[in-house]
Amino acid sequence: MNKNCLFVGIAGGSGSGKTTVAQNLVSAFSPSDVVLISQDSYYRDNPDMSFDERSKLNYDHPNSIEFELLKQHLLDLANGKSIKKPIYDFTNHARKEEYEVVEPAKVIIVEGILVLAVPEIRKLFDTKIFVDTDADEMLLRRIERDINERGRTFDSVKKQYLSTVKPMFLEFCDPSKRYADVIIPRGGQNKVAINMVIAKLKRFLKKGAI
Ligand SMILES: Nc1ncnc2c1ncn2[C@@H]1O[C@H](COP(=O)(O)OP(=O)(O)O)[C@@H](O)[C@H]1O
Ligand SMILES: O=c1ccn([C@@H]2O[C@H](COP(=O)(O)O)[C@@H](O)[C@H]2O)c(=O)[nH]1
Repeated sequence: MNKNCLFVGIAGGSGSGKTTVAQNLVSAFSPSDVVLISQDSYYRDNPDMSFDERSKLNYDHPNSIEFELLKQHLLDLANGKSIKKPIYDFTNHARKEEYEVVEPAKVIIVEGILVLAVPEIRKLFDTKIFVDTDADEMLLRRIERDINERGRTFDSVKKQYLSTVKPMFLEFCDPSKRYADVIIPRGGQNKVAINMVIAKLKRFLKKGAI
């Protein structure tokens, strides 16, 4: 693999602030230098199921993600090739027909609940970050976001949290914290930690060394 690019993995529970941290990093750079890939784009599609059946699936287990395709896309980007990234619709639990073309860049940030839990993906990263936010705050953020942005009811969020989100977090996501190089407490508002990572990425872009 061409190692002229730097892979940064950002894991953490749902609602921990991974996307916010990743967006803060991206916004400090020119779009041609840094790209952001979300594990969420790679949820498996289940077109043969009804909406009701899809709503009941476990979306927090590693099997729910097409990690083979994510890995292939990361390798393609590292080899200077553009990718056709899937677009996922959380309100329908389904992949959209359209895709987004993503061009290669020197820094590739990958965020998702399981990116440090899956060895095949974890081993690609040069820098591994875990966003560590208290469970009650993650849950409050998730309730608000899922109702406002993902078409859920309070009851559906509560049911899903107790049946899959919490147990899978404890089994897969939280233990992956041990692989992190950097742990960012609280998430998106932690400017000190975010600025330290930005400084590291700027050094890489300037000198080409990690
Ligand atoms: N520090 C924070 N304080 C309050 N709300 C936050 C904070 N960080 C993120 N959020 C909100 O919480 C929700 C989840 O944040 P997000 O960054 O998408 O988390 P994740 O990607 O880990 O699920 C979003 O609606 C976001 O605006
Ligand atoms: O169809 C789906 C797919 C995923 N989810 C939930 O999304 C979160 C992961 O997204 P974050 O942005 O990291 O919060 C995961 O916990 C799944 O439970 C879903 O509800 N429906």
